Amino acid sequence: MDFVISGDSHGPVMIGTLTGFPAGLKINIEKINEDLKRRQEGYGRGKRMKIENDKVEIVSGIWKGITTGAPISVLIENKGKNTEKEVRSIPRPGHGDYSSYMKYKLPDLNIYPERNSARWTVVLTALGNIAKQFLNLLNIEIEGYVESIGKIKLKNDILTEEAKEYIDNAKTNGDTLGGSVKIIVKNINPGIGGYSSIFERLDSQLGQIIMTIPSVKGLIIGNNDFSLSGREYHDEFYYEKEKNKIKRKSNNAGGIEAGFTNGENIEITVFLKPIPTLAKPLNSINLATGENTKSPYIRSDVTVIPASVVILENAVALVIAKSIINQFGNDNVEEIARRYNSANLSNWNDGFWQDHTW
Ligand SMILES: Cc1cc2nc3c(=O)[nH]c(=O)nc-3n(C[C@H](O)[C@H](O)[C@H](O)COP(=O)(O)O)c2cc1C
Ligand SMILES: C=C(O[C@@H]1CC(C(=O)O)=C[C@@H](OP(=O)(O)O)[C@H]1O)C(=O)O
Repeated sequence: MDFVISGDSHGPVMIGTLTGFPAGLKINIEKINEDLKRRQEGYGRGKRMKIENDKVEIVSGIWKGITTGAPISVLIENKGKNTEKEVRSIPRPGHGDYSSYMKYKLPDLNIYPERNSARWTVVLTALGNIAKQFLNLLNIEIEGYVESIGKIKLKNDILTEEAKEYIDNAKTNGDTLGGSVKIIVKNINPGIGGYSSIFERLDSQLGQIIMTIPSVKGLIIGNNDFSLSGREYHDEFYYEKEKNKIKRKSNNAGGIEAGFTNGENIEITVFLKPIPTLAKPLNSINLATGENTKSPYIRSDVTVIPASVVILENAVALVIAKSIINQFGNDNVEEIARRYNSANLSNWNDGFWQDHTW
């Protein structure tokens, strides 16, 4: 399974295609649109999100709403389309204006945000939601929370009044905010991932997709308190006889050991920098004249931490679904579910070990 996303931020449409996705999944379009709405309405977003009305159209790969195994293409309209803009030569610090210009050398900085803009994450969310619906069929659930916004720490997904005020204050001050988000994958079997190629490691794949999201600067899987000793950190095994299950008392590993799931929840903390475009601009340079000047203010979000929860949940779903599909086949969802469920060695000590001598 793989995917490609295209579309310019202010072009007519955003497009994505998912290939190698199994047949037989009944796609609930409303569920995709719910997540597009959550992404659009995240607290702290700017004027562009008031213009858009993100709704997905699936234009290939389904028959009567059910996936057929063919490439699935999705389309989302841009309402904030391009209007004529004056050539821009002053880059915004923190955005991709300058760094992209230094590679592509087209002398108008309006060109680069068309791709650097996080607009394409609307497609990532839509494709990821198809993957999420597939995972739900296997009883795997993915949810996310805001952990922090600027200096405010949150205990769960509820954006407190204090946090909202903090965001409003940043807006009034012409400033922006970053923060961190927690993503949790629940009820996943152990043994998903791989080591045949180093890039099969589930942590490596999660890292790659998460790092593609604009303004993400890092992630940690599991407990980030590395002041703990090995005795304190590692999750000791015990055997729960009544349920015939191997269990752990803690989950500091965050559900992944050696690039495979270990049967505990996958717990990922993702860190995002503050949004680069400030209403009270930073210092910059006019690349056309060499003059020191102020960075331009372009309509912008104040923070995308709440919105990024939705993007990240769905991005993570794509990786987990890909790993499961690679491991258990890519033809039919029911067949994959059967293989996935029977591979779960909850009956690990039913004589299997004794029957296999090497
Ligand atoms: C959902 C979302 C919306 C964003 N909105 C804005 C925005 O309105 N203004 C802005 O300057 N940056 C915004 N960003 C961040 C920039 O796209 C990002 O910082 C820039 O492309 C540079 O990439 P980097 O931060 O990954 O280095 C947004 C990011 C996300 C995930
Ligand atoms: C359009 C989206 O996010 C955009 C991401 C973005 C950026 O610079 O990354 C800049 C803003 O767009 P504009 O420059 O048109 O105001 C955001 O609204 C979206 O998330 O759908």
